[in-house]
Amino acid sequence: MEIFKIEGGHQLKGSIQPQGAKNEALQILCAVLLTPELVTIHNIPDIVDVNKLISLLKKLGVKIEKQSQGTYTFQADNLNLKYLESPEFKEDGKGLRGSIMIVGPLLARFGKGYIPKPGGDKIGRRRLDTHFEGFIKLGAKFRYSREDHFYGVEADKLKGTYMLLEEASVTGTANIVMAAVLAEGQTTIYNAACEPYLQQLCKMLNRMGAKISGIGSNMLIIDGVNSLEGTEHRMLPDMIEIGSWIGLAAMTKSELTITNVSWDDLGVIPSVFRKLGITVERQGDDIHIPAHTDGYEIQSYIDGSILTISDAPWPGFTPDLLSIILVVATQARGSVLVHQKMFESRLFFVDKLIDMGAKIILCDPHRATVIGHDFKSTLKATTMTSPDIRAGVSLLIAALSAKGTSTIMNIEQIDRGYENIDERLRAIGARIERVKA
Ligand SMILES: CC(=O)N[C@H]1[C@@H](OP(=O)(O)OP(=O)(O)OC[C@H]2O[C@@H](n3ccc(=O)[nH]c3=O)[C@H](O)[C@@H]2O)O[C@H](CO)[C@@H](O)[C@@H]1O
Ligand SMILES: C=C(OP(=O)(O)O)C(=O)O
Repeated sequence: MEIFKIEGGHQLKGSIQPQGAKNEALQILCAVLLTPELVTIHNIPDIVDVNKLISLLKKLGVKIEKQSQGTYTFQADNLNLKYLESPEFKEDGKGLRGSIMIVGPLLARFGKGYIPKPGGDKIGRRRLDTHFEGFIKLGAKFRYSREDHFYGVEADKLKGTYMLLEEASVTGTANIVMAAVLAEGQTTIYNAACEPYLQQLCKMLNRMGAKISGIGSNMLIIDGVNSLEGTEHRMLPDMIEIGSWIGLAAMTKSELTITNVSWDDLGVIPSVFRKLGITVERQGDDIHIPAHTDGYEIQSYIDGSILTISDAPWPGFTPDLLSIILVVATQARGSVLVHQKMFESRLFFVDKLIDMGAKIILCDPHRATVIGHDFKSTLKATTMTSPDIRAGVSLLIAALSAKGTSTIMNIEQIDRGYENIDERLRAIGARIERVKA
């Protein structure tokens, strides 16, 4: 087991380049299963979840070659579908949330797709109904074994249809789109998720010969085609990492430049941080955060009432950044209510921040009120365990701002989604060491 030792209380300085997007990579890697031709992908982040999915694809028979850092070629021309029925697959498939998205492409191209209940963060119930209801609508037969939590869909042929999704599920929409591109006739997906990573997936599929319109909206119209070709694709920078670095800069009063952020794909992220009083400057395609020497002040609503920051499906604020908002608010001037609407177990990590001296009231599993210290009192260093990926990074940010040396256990959670985080943070002056426990 590895742990992070962090000596907090030091200002950072410099620039940091965000990695390729984790959640985009998980969709795009599954899409290589849709064609027997060569697919080249650039800017793939070197993180645990992505590497697990690459290893799963390899076992499935995809030929994979690393061309350079972040660039790989994939060719799914001779798959070993027997692997899907092996005990090994039942273990591998559980390892991450993103593995669920192999089901749509496999169903569309080979008439069957299986998956054990996928892993990912333990942040509340994470149902898969939207995925399978979509496949059933396209004509697939569904089976589920309660004993080993194993899902399966099979179909001789998929037929396009109209569907109104019960929820704008991100991985659900990606999965159904990847099935529908090879279905016979037209599929309409209403209440589709439309975040930039889904837009990227749809654009890539169109370059492969798919016919998807409505990209970026919540209604996708897909005219099925018989086969898809190879293509080349480049991943966007990871917007959750970008938000994490904005929070890190403010909380450690550091001047930081986050480079090549693809501003136009950040949606409301910069303005939500601005509501906490953080100066987020646009410099070309970079974000510049000046040192907040005098702290930052949370805005209130026009009528003077206390600000609420909550999540919503895109173009609303992503739930994956609420844990970062929460930790950054602990040192702001003023108060804010953080309302995590999507996930019901994602706020429990506030106990650790309270131990460190933060003023937070957990109102219920979805809502926490934060009363900022305005740096009049710093957080105290402590030993903590990282319960999920974003709470893990929030605790890391807290530790970097705290006085003294903190220890973070269970850092595999952080490595799941942040590439080489200790080395990259050391490069901007952080005192963080990875040590074997
Ligand atoms: C691998 C991957 O891409 N993971 C992301 C993906 O997960 P994932 O695709 O698993 O998340 P979903 O979009 O399916 O749903 C997330 C949760 O929110 C609920 N829900 C969803 C939509 C909605 O309109 N209302 C609602 O309450 C769902 O019931 C579920 O409990 O999207 C989530 C929501 O942005 C992100 O947190 C995850 O990082
Ligand atoms: C919840 C997340 O990831 P996953 O869906 O892979 O668990 C996340 O990236 O914040």
